[in-house]
Amino acid sequence: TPVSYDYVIVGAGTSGLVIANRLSELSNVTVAVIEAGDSVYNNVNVSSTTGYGLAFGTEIDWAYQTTNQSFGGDVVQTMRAGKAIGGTSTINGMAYTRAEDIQIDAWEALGNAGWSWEVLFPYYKKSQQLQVPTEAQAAAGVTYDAADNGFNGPLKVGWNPALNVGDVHTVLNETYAALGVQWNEDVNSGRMVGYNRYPSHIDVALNVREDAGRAYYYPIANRTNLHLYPNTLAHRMTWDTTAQIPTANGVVVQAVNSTTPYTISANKEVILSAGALASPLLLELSGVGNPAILSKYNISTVVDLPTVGENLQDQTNTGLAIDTADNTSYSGTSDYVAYPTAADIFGSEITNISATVLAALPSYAATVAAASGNVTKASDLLSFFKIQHELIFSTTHPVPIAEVLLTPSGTAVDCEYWALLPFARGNIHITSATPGVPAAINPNYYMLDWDVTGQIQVAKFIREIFATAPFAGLLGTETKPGFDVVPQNATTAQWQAWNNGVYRSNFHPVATAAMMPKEVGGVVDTSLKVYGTANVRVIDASVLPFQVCGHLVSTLYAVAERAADLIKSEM
Ligand SMILES: Cc1cc2nc3c(=O)[nH]c(=O)nc-3n(C[C@H](O)[C@H](O)[C@H](O)COP(=O)(O)OP(=O)(O)OC[C@H]3O[C@@H](n4cnc5c(N)ncnc54)[C@H](O)[C@@H]3O)c2cc1C
Repeated sequence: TPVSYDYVIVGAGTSGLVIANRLSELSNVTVAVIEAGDSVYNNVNVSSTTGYGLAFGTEIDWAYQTTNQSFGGDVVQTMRAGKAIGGTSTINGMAYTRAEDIQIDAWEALGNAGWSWEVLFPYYKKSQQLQVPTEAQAAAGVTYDAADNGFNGPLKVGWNPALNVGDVHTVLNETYAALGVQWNEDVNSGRMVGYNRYPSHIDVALNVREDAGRAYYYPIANRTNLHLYPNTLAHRMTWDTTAQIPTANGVVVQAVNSTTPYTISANKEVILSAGALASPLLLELSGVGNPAILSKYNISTVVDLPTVGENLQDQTNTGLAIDTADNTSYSGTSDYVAYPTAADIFGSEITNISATVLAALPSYAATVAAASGNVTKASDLLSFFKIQHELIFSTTHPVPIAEVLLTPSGTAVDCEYWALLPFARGNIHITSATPGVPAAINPNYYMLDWDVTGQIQVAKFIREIFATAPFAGLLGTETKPGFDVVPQNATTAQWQAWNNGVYRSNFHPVATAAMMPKEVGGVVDTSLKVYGTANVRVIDASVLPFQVCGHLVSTLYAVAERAADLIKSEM
């Protein structure tokens, strides 16, 4: 029997389930959600609140592979993403940190009217239900500002019951202050710089991960106007051939246990929420993209939009480790985060570095444009890069430039870190007209000097943290990389050689269907509608035009909440 709904959403992930929930609040609207994965409600690799990584490599991890990273050590990297009801929020690190206010304002400066911090801030709060810290956690340094948090939204946010409540926090706080990184009362206020004990997306009472399924889907799963198709792969959109402007009227899908594709019809809109590494591919498989790529696979062009899949921005993640002094052992989750500025980590070199990077921007733009076959324009990239340079090097209000996570665990302290704002941009494209065939994903890690310098300078800064009192008193010998591998006075080349062998994707891909004016290479407009189509939207990490300094889900929930209101306002 033919099936049809008003709105067909592809991807029951972080963003898609927000849209499904908010649209199906209207009882006269019918909604379908197509999801390749299954329910993970009872999967302990998901629900465990101390089990980060348990789901990696299992059937709920897409484990996408990049192309060979020729600037980044000639290696292939794995880009993880969740394949389940709840999407990547079911396998991620659960960190809940937002963005710097001025970097959301930069979306508006780019030409996206109506997308500013002031507009998005209420949507962060709308999605959030803060569970306040326990007395013991408050005594161990956890703070928050009630004015910056939501208390009535679907998404439970709070501090892990296993949080380390010992005195490491006090020691770290003094150490960071000695390095100029001050305590930040609430990292989610739009001002991220400083040291903080960040919250997670977690159901504190049940002590389970609060993923998008638990927050936005299971509580309303019995709505009769909402139908979720699990274990079902979306292949492509279908088009109304009688319409003047390309109008999607359905999605071809196939259940995993079947060999027969069928079509789920859309009366009003198709919404792609398959993630930054899947939504652009669905556009291409449906004939929306670069004709030069589509024709290679005999896909007829429905909308000529060459920047589909371009502008891919990710970060890279590296780790240092050091033994504790006297084999002292630590337990519990840590959630000690520092967001230093460029001035914090470059010290007296800051003015030189700022000038050097500024002077290099035209060549960065030319390099990135050339790597896309000039589909993205060097002049447009240069204007984006100037905005990014100003965010990083502003002398009055800089954004943070790195995330530093210290985790005392057993008799070691692990320290994961990543530079937040590389300039490199890559792309993702189909390699076949057959749905499900792996794509060519190229983030171009370490393509530009700044991307290398930034990552290495954070490592040097972490060595300073290790060497600064009072934290230094808790520590023994550095084991990763260790001074035998990377000496104290190592050159950039020595650091880079080590880094190339140990780095990974930071799993924060964005911008592959960026919200920007069409003239500068945007794929969606400010209502997240795909240019040249009447009724196709992309609502997921693909649309963020710039990387943000926080982890992604809080911002994605906020963007999806606002997008749902925009769709409703057009009904
Ligand atoms: C290991 C890891 C750790 C992370 N840690 C954090 C963290 O601590 N905090 C944080 O905020 N962010 C973190 N992130 C990032 C964050 O989780 C993601 O950016 C975010 O969840 C992406 O949301 P989305 O809506 O764009 O897509 P997703 O949540 O990935 O949803 C996409 C959905 O679409 C489905 N899908 C894809 N293709 C198809 C198809 N063809 N047919 C049908 N369904 C399809 C997928 O199965 C998936 O369910 C992490 C990411 C990873 C991978």
